Amino acid sequence: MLRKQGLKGSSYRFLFGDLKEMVKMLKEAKSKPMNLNNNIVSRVVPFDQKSFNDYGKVWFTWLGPKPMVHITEPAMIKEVLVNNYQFQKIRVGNPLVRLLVTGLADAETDRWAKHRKIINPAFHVEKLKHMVPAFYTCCAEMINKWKEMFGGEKSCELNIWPYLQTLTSDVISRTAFGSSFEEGKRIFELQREQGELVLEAIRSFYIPGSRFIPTKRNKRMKEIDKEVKDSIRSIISRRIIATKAGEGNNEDLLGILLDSNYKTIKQGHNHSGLSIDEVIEECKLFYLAGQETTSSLLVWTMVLLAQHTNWQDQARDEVSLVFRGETPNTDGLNRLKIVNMIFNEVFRLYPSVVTLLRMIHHESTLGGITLPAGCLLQLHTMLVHHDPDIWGDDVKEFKPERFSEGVLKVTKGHASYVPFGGGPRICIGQNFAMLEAKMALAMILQHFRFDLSPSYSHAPEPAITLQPQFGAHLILHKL
Ligand code: HEM
Repeated sequence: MLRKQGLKGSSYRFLFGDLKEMVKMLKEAKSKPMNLNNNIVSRVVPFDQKSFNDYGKVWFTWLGPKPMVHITEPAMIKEVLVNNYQFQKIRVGNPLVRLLVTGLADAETDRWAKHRKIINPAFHVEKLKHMVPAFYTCCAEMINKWKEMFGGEKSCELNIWPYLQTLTSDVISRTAFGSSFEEGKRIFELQREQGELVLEAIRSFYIPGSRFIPTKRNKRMKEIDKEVKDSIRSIISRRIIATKAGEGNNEDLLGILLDSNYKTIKQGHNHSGLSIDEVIEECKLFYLAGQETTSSLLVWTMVLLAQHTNWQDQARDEVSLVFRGETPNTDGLNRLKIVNMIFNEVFRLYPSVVTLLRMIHHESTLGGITLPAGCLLQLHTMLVHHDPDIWGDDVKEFKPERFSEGVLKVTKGHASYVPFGGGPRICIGQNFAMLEAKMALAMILQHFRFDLSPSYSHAPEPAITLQPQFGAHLILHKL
């Protein structure tokens, strides 16, 4: 039984047991168009400003037998994120989804701590420097493709979304597997196909045990899983042999991970390192966690800069000043202040990950409310980032100047801005992603000016990440 303990104000609404109210709420959430930046979208998305106003800062729904607490209160969000052993990630039960999500993101307590410790060195700022040339190569390839589309004209209309997805996918393949880039690319193409098949399977009518029926889809999913694992295993074996012969390149994610694992095992604790199967799972996770998230950031940045060309000009001026037409380098990228403010504001309006999910295994208190074991928690990043009580009446406007003195100055340490999550499970790849995104934007600004095309239709859709449902059609002008 849930108890309400000492909560003030009307912002806490309990919908427990009130089926009528709950059905009404779900129906409304499904039928209201989303209104962000005053652009009405044509397809329904439940993460809208209206539902925030309607339902207060904390509310409850039932999904099947388990209650779900929806949270948009920064203090409670912080409590959940900081206490990661108490409020745990929801372990993926569905064996189909487990084909995709495993590794660090799906580990808990001691297993998570061990994996995180071994993987951490791969994302150290010092190591990231070595990955910047790979970022550059992939961005240059994309920009050359864009230039080819002009066919002698000065301007060209383009849906940039698929190009940005290919960019971030190539970046992960190169940085994860270095010299085995082409094999890495094939692995990630297979992972993408697997993702589509898993989504398709989840969306179709579920019959228990049906994954064992040898349908065309099930067979393909098995084949992909085997091919991906075999390929990564073969890259790892070759890498281990090369390292023993003193020839290995240990500057890519896989190399650093193997090195860190080897050192941990050498320190001698039983079961202290990762098995080869676990290393394989982490490699698969890099792709899943780092690809769509970064392309989502880049696509919303380009859309917003196409709408707010004064900020596009300011960002381009800064890039010109720092790099003077030369290839962007790590030091310069770290000095881009306006670009950083722009990314922060893009994340506020369109966070790549719109909600974070957690669950509790034992009765727990949160913000003075006692919650039963098995309770699910949904932390609504998108709604917190759009709360006028936190951000002011201009909350829907694109105003990068909010971040002119950094994130901490705006949030004052509250969990009111959490694009990368927070607490011990904060995104391990955030520095990697920001460096990659800065390289991409700096190079795009060096080569093009861009506006929104009249055929652009604004429809942010929360799939796994926040994606432009109808793509992102821009008009590019050569500089
Ligand atoms: C713009 C880009 C990115 C965004 C917005 C983002 C966002 C996030 C968020 C919100 C979480 C926390 C999820 C939760 O608490 O439930 C997370 C975790 C994680 N991210 Fe990222 N991410 C990005 C890029 C990357 C990249 C490039 C990588 C790796 C190559 C990566 C790897 C991971 C991993 C492994 C975790 C799990 C960490 C753990 O549980 O300890 N992410 N990310």
